[in-house]
Amino acid sequence: MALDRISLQDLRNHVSTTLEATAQLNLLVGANGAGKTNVLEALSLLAPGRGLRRASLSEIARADGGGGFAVGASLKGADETRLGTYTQPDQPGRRRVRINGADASAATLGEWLAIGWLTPAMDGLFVAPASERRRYMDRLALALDPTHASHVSHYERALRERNRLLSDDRTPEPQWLDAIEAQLARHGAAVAEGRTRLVDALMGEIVRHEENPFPRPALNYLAGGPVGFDQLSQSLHDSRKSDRAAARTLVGPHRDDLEVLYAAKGVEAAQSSTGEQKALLIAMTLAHAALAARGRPSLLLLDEVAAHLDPSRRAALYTRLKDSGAQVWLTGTEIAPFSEIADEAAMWTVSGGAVSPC
Ligand SMILES: Nc1ncnc2c1ncn2[C@@H]1O[C@H](COP(=O)(O)OP(=O)(O)OP(=O)(O)O)[C@@H](O)[C@H]1O
Repeated sequence: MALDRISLQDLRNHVSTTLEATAQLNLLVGANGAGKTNVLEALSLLAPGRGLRRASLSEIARADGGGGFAVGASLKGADETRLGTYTQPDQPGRRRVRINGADASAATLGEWLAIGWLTPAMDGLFVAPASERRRYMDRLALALDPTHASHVSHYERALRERNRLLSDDRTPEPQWLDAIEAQLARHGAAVAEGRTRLVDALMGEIVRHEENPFPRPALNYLAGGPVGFDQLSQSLHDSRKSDRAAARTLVGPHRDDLEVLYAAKGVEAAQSSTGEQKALLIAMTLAHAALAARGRPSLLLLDEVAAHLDPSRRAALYTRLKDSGAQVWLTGTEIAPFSEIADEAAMWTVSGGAVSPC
């Protein structure tokens, strides 16, 4: 199953763009600022969440447009399913979703498609604050299990509420704290379990592949507190006094991290060279794409990845992409790095927010 008949309306610099006759490998080629990443961002909005730039909806709407934008695509398989997401000018901050013409929630999109991506903005993932890696884990976990996103948002809501009570001048009612901590423990345990399952599954996939040309990362889920429901519940209860002194919750999955090591060298990914870090990230992205494609139709969006690889790594990347089972979208500023796959890929040139097949 793959996406086809993709349309973008008033999205960033695209007024009205259509991409048809897609293939497993799809190439978007054009100069800097042409609108290639904008197409990937549009595709990323066919999953729950904020898309690959984490932009607000009003940023995504075309600056000189009417205030709303739309993305639609057909998911082709035995039957054709039409997926779409859009905003309307009178409510530019509200994302709407339609599936086969009927209103649906954004979370429902995750049941149809799993979407992964790698963009230059992720290059600093290993040296970034832990919050970035938590978000990264959650995005990947969501592609494997669509219910993960709802546990994350319920957990975050309950955490804000508990922190508000803890920082209040008045002593919080114990019953209120009991109720909020029950929510935190329930969703927190599910978040921790989802992240643990993700890391285990990624490692299972990573070790199936050779060390070369993409080095094997060793991933460790670092829990920010007790992980099971009972243990987390107890720990939250026991830490009320110290959390009140700190005016925030000090244990729980909002303190998790993902440790990434360059396994063969035994060093932290953060200590590796820029090129090594990119290669580790690619290895993680490919492992995730293979896992995601086993569950449901899967899309992999790779922004500016091929041009930075030497020819042998590029050839290995293309082989892995072809085997991944995902529909792949690659961007680049020139055709040359794609010459090996040009025959089998669908290709478009992008210029000034307009797209034409080539
Ligand atoms: N809301 C918006 N409305 C109109 N144009 C926008 C909007 N947001 C961004 N743009 C424009 O989109 C263009 C960038 O598009 P995009 O990031 O897709 O380029 P690209 O082809 O991926 O370039 P590069 O190769 O440099 O990464 C910029 O010219 C930017 O000004």
